[in-house]
Amino acid sequence: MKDFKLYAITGEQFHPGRTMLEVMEEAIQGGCDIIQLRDKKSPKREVLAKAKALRELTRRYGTTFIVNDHIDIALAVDADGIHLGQDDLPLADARKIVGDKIIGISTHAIEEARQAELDGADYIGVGPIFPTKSKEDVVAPVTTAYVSQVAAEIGIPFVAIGGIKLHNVDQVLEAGATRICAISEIVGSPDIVGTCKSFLAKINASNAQLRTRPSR
Ligand SMILES: Cc1ncc(COP(=O)(O)OP(=O)(O)O)c(N)n1
Ligand SMILES: Cc1nc(C(=O)O)sc1CCOP(=O)(O)O
Ligand SMILES: [Mg+2]
Repeated sequence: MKDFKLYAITGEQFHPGRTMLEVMEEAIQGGCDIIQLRDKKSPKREVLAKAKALRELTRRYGTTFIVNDHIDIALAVDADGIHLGQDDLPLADARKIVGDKIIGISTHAIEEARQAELDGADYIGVGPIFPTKSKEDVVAPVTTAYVSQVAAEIGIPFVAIGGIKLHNVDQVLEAGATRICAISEIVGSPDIVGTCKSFLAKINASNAQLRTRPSR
C-alpha cells in the first residue's frame, strides 16, 4: 500500500449542519492521505450511497479510500480497502474475498498486533491511546506504552488512534508513532484544513527527528 501519515475517519455527529462530503473534502485538502467511511448507524443502502460518493471524491484527489466493517460495500464501490476489528470477519477469510485490496486490523494488545502481522494485514490500528467518545464499545486506553511496544516489534505500518488531539499528539509521536488517525479532532474542527496541516507539521517534524536519532 501507498505510505500515509494522516488518516481521517468520518464522524457525522461531530459536524452538525455540514455535509460529510464537504468535511471530508477539507480533510483531503488539509493533507489527509487516507479517508475511512465509518457509519455504525445508517441503513446499509445509505452507507452504500455514502461510499459511492466518497469513492468518487477520493478518486478525484488520488486519496486512499477505506470502508469500515462492510466488505461487500468496499467491493461494490471498488474502495482501496477495508478496516476490520477483532470482532469482524477474520483476516484470512476477508483476504479470500478482497484479494489484494488493503486490509487494516484494529489491535489493542501486542499479541493481536503480532497475529495481524502474521496473518498478512497491510496495516494495523493501535489504540485507543487516550479515552475517546467516538466509539461506543471501546476498550480501556492502551496508552502510549503500547505504541512504543509496536514501534519496537512490529514490521508492518501502524497508525495510532483514539482520543488523539493536537494538544496530545506529541506524546504519541514521541512514543514512536509515525502515522496518526483521528475522528473528532479533524471532522469536528472549525478549521479542518488548518488542523490537518498542524497535525502534519508535527508528524513531519517528529519523523524527521526519528530519521536522525541514533537507535534507542
Ligand atoms: C484505523 C482504524 N483503527 C481502528 C478502528 C476501529 O475498528 P473496530 O475495532 O472494528 O471498531 P469500529 O470502528 O468498527 O467501531 C478503525 N475503524 N479504524
Ligand atoms: C473508531 C475508533 N477505534 C479505536 C480503536 O482504538 O480501535 S478508537 C476510535 C475512535 C477514534 O475517534 P477520536 O479520534 O474522535 O477519538
Ligand atoms: Mg469494526
